[in-house]
Amino acid sequence: MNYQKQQFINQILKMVAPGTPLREGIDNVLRANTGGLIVVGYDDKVKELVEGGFSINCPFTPANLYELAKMDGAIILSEDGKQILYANTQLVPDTRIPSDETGIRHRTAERVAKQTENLIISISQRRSIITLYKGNFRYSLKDIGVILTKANQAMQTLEKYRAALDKGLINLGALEFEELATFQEITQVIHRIEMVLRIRDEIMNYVNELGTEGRLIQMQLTELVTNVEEEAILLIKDYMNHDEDAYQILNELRKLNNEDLLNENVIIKLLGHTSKEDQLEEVLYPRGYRMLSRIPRLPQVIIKNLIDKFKTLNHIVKASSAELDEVEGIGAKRAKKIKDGLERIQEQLFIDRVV
Ligand SMILES: Nc1ncnc2c1ncn2[C@@H]1O[C@H](COP(=O)(O)OP(=O)(O)OP(=O)(O)O)[C@@H](O)[C@H]1O
Repeated sequence: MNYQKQQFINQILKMVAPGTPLREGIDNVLRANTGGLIVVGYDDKVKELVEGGFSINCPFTPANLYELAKMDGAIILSEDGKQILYANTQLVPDTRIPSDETGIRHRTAERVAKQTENLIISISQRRSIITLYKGNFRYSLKDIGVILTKANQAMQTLEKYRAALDKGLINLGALEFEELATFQEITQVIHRIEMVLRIRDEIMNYVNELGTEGRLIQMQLTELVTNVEEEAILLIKDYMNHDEDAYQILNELRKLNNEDLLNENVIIKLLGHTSKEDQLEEVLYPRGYRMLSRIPRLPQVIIKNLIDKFKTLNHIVKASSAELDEVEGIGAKRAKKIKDGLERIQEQLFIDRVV
């Protein structure tokens, strides 16, 4: 699923997530077993399809929705869902619009959604199901227990991938200091980063659908994935072979299908290198963005000046304090801080490395 579609779904799910007044109202209607048809937003396109009903114009409250759902017909809410505008209305969408739904309520909901692009919520009387429609999008809300189980399973997968990514990052870092990092390790780490991001997005969908029930999962998620995107950008900046924006490359990576993501050659090309035979064995020298960013309080502009002058991390590591001192913004004190910092990072990587 692409990023835009994901955003679109997230927005809809957030609006009806547990903990929101709208969801509370919907759940009340579901329990009361009256069924319901709710249109969110009242613009010209909707106006054309509405017949009869009462103008209500009262603030949205779960109790008001519940009372009004006892009447037949559709309820119309303001775009932000904060006002109930009409109740007991008849919707007359174009019957030529195809619909796979069987019941009249659901068929109407689907057609109105396709015709107006508004969010339509259908609460089934017989089946206890809440279905959301918007344009061609259709989604039945799942039971919270089911989503929680799925979210927890996805979280376990994420933990495994995160652990594998951390291992890969440590290994790559150690190899960078040894001047032995090859395309093999680099593409593997990039692949793992993207996998972590994909599982994160999937869990975000669950979190949005869970609303207040998903707070714990959201906290775990934040803890597991902080800095992954920043790490990805630094890694790309370390190894890309053209002047493109690193964010743009990460964007392209995010769009790859699963098959391409597993293909090292595709990732090598994304980084701007030409892929050739035995490429994976080829050693690459990182510029040093990733390692230098780990030195506390070293400003980005200094990192850039260092890389502009020395080109690669190994040159920076080997430079004497006097040579570092020549770079704009670096004095004797900062030169020492850089040397000590890199030394400490290297030591730690060698300790942490799992051979
Ligand atoms: N065009 C419409 N405009 C407004 N409300 C409608 C429209 N069509 C159906 N409804 C509402 O749906 C109710 C009954 O629909 P019906 O039982 O045929 O639908 P359904 O899709 O099978 O839903 P359910 O699963 O709730 O039974 C009506 O009483 C009415 O309140």
